[in-house]
Amino acid sequence: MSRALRIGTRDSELALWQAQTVRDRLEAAGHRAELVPVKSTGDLVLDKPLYELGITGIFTKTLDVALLREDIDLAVHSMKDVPTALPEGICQAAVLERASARDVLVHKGLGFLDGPGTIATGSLRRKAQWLNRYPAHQVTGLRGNVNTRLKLLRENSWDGAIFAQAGLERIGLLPDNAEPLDWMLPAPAQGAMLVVARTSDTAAREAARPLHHEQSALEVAVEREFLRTLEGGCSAPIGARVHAADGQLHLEGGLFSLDGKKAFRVTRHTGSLEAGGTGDARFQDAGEFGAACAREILDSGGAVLMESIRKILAQ
Ligand SMILES: NCc1[nH]cc(CCC(=O)O)c1CC(=O)O
Repeated sequence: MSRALRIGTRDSELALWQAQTVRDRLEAAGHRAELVPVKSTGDLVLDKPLYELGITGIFTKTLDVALLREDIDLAVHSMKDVPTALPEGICQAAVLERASARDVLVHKGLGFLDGPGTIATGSLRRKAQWLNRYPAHQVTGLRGNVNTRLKLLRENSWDGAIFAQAGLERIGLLPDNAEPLDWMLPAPAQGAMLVVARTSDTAAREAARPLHHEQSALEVAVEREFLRTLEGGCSAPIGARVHAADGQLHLEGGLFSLDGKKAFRVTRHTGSLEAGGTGDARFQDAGEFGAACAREILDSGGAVLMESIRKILAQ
C-alpha cells in the first residue's frame, strides 16, 4: 500500500512502546507506518480513581474518536483497557501474541505478608483479591501510569504495589523485587495488545492481519465474554485467565466483593474442541464457554453481589 498508515497512540511510555512495536512489525512487512500521538482523557484525570469516573473505556475513547474522524488509521491498545463492546464502525484488526498475563507485587521485602501491612493499587480487582487473601492488610489507592506508580511506591511507606508484569517488562522496569502473584486472577485480556481499525478500511485491516495471533485471540475472547456476561458495563472486581492447551480451553474466573470478603470462583475445561472429540457440545463455541462460566457464578449468588456492587459504584 502506498499511503503511510497512521497509528494513533497515547503518550505514556507503555503506550508508545506498544505502538512502536506495531509500527516496526508493519514496516518489516513492507508497509509505511507512522505514529500519531493522541492525548487521552484517561491520562489527564489522575486525581480520581477510574471507577469513580463511572465510565469504562476512558483510555480508549480519544483514540476511537480520532479513528472515526479519520485522523488515524489504526490504534493500539492494552486490550484489558478496551470495553468489551467496540464502538460502531471500529473493529478488531489484530490481537498480538500475548505476553505474561500475571500480576506482580513490587515490594520492599516480604516479611510483612505474615503481619499487618499496606499495599497500594488503584484496581478494584487487585484490591478485592488482596484483601480476600490478606484480610489483616490495608489497601491504599494508587493512580497514574506505570512510571508514576513506581515512583510513588519508592516515596511512600507502603510495603508494596501491584503491577501487570507485561507492562513493567515492556518498558524495561521489571525489578528484581517483583514477586509473581500466580494466585491472583488477572484482568481479562491482561498482557494482550489489540490493534483496531475502521471497519470500512479494508487496506488497514489487511495490513494488520499478519500480526494476529490466533491462540492469544481465542484466549482473550473467552475471557472477555466471561467479563461481558458478568459485568453489564461496570468495573467490578472480576478476574479471568484462559489457557488454550492440549486442544482444549482451561478457564479460571472469579468475582469478588469490593471488600474481598466474598469470592465466587469457577474452574472449567472445555474438553476437546476438535470435531468429533469428547468435549461438551455446549462448549464447541468458545465464546459460549466464557458466557457459561460467568452464568455459573451469576446463578450461584454472583448476580446478587453484582447488583450490590453496581449500587455502591453508582453512589
Ligand atoms: N491499567 C493500566 C494498564 N493497562 C495495561 C497495563 C499493562 C499491560 C497489560 O496488562 O497488557 C497497565 C498497567 C498495569 O496494570 O499495571
